[in-house]
Amino acid sequence: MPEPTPPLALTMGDPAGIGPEITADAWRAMRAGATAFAVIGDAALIGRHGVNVREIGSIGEAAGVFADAVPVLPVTLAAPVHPGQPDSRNADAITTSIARAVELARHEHAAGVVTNPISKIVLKKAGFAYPGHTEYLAALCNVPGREVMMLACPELRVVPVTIHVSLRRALDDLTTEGIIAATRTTHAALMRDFGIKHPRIAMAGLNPHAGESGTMGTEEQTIIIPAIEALRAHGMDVSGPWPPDTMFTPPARARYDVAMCMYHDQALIPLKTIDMTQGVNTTLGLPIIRTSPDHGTAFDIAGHGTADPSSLVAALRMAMQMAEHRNRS
Ligand SMILES: NC(=O)C1=CN([C@@H]2O[C@H](COP(=O)(O)OP(=O)(O)OC[C@H]3O[C@@H](n4cnc5c(N)ncnc54)[C@H](O)[C@@H]3O)[C@@H](O)[C@H]2O)C=CC1
Ligand SMILES: NCC(=O)COP(=O)(O)O
Repeated sequence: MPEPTPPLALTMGDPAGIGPEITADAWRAMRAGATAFAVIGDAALIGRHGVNVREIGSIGEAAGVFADAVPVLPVTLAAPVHPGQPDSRNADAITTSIARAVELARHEHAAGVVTNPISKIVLKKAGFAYPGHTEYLAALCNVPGREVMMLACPELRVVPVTIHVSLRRALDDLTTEGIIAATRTTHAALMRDFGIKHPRIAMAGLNPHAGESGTMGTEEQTIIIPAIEALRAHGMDVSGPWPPDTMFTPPARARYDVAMCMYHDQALIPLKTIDMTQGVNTTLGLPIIRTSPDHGTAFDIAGHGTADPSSLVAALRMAMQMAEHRNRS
């Protein structure tokens, strides 16, 4: 008999953002289904949103509780929470929640980690040394530098080769080796975690018209095409470099499984424009599964009761599907 899949570990995110309310709504949407999760955070905060909550002593209790209440592994907050008004005194609780979730997944007590949104600037003010979850998770898993960010919705998958850096620095950071490494990690994950047997990879150009044969920039010839050739030599189905302005049209999207993009917004603008509600952010290259909604803390609407939980629900479902693919592979 195969072991039952353990629950997911859901981090608290910034308690002053929309995390608590979308967590409550996600539980309402999922409580009758097969995917259980345990929140690592403050039970009373989630209880404010009209759901039953129950503190548990270990994640092993979560599945038995899930139909009746949101199971919560408690983390103590240092300061009272006012929706929309983040407080860096709670930074330690926020990062502790992430670290505990990773530990649970690394020991296979959790099927994966799903993160609620954090505010990078709130954590940075408290001394947090990482640009975001992606880099922090890689450090917690002892694989710094191997992390790859992929965002996915039913219509599109995108990977930014350079992540949380300024556009100016992204140009300096872009290398043939970096493109090759991110693409290899993505290729492996599409096969292992998404069940795609022969991933079709589309490589974006960097410059207008993908450089127009070197007349509008030379990075395609000096950096991107050598990466494509090396990846093809490893047997991968890689096309491009494609002009970035036309590679996200519906007919173009139908020709690939993932678009490798050269910088953050080249990837995230099309994804979020096409589908902000079903979009999921996932970190590839880790020994554990991690997903997240594609949106941020939305402090402007926190506590208003208008936040859409769809992206968090999609992130929870995707994490469980990835775990099931991984178990079968
Ligand atoms: N995975 C993560 O932890 C992420 C964190 N962030 C952080 O979030 C903070 C705010 O970032 P922004 O650029 O303002 O992006 P944001 O996604 O928080 O908000 C952008 C706009 O979308 C709306 N929105 C976002 N999610 C929504 C939802 N579920 N339902 C309804 N409306 C929603 C917001 O009200 C806002 O008007 C930043 O500090 C950033 O670092 C941003 C993206 C991802
Ligand atoms: N723009 C995506 C984003 O900020 C998510 O970052 P992370 O916290 O998942 O690393």
